[in-house]
Amino acid sequence: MKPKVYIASKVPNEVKAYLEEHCDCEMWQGEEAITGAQLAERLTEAEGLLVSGNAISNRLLDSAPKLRVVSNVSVGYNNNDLDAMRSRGIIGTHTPYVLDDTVADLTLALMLASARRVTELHNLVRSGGWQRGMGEGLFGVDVHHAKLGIIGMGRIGEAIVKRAKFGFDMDVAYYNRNRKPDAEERFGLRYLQMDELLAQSDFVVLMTPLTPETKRMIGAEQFRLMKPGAIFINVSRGDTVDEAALIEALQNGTIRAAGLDVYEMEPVSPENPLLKLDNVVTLPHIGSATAQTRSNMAMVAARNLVDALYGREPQYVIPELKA
Ligand SMILES: NC(=O)c1ccc[n+]([C@@H]2O[C@H](COP(=O)([O-])OP(=O)(O)OC[C@H]3O[C@@H](n4cnc5c(N)ncnc54)[C@H](O)[C@@H]3O)[C@@H](O)[C@H]2O)c1
Ligand SMILES: O=C(O)[C@H](O)CO
Repeated sequence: MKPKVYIASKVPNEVKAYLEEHCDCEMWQGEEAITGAQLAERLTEAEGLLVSGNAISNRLLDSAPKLRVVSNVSVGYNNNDLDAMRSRGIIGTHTPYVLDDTVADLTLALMLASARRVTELHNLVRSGGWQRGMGEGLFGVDVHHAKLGIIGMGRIGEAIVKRAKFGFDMDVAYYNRNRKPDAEERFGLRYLQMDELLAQSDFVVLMTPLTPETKRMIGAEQFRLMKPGAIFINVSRGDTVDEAALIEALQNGTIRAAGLDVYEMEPVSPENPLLKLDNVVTLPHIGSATAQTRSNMAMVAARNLVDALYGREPQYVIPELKA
């Protein structure tokens, strides 16, 4: 008998076909993303779950007595209750590497858009505001040859470095909880303590996972340490930043601008002051969202799921859950 699996997000046809070959599948058909309550109702018989973004909480697992594997279609797994999974012997997997270049591309897009005021100027042209030549008031700042500081030098951090160093001749420094001598040598990177990195960088990019240690690691004190002309980019998770402090720093000119893909509350509320500031570029958590990369991620997640259900070691077990 094939193991029963619930597929909680839409997957491409070839991924569905692969899963159906190996598993007895049920799939979420709704247009909107599945809610936690809807997911809980569908897990009573499931041995495997393929999921994108939903919280895997102790409460959800209580309604899934037969669950053996949770396969996340994402690299981040901060929304998985790892203790609850561990205590039930549930295998958890994720999708590293396959999205690195796509997320790095988007990070550069946010850097360029914030520095060259792309969305602000786009809106100005669209609303008929381009009357004569453009005055200095609309000039941006250079990305090329600027100083970039990356907090969290992991897989995606390195992909950002390649673009910044070799495409834009940027001077790149990083802060990480442990030094990366290999990356320092390959890319000519400078390692700085966080306060020093904040004080020296024209662009600060946050690229750590969300953990108890990184929660709100950037707040009022860190924004004060940044240069007044600094541009802050967050593609990690919204909760790594104190959003109220970010809003204040942007409103009172403590920093120049921000480019954001992630927020404390997602979807972000239309009332959030960040959406009303000209010096903020906002995206809806789409770092990895190209058709090709999302399809590749779904296939990696499907293989992780099938391997785990059939007793083989999946390629990408969540590190904290490894035996
Ligand atoms: N916006 C998006 O769509 C999107 C897409 C992909 C990943 N992400 C986020 O980016 C994160 C990073 O992804 P990755 O694949 O590069 O992960 P990774 O594990 O390869 O790299 C993370 C790095 O952060 C460092 N780090 C961890 N805790 C730290 C701390 N307290 N202080 C300093 N450094 C610390 C780690 O040592 C590691 O080098 C993911 O966990 C996810 O939250 C967001
Ligand atoms: O962690 C990830 O892979 C992205 O944020 C998509 O959820």
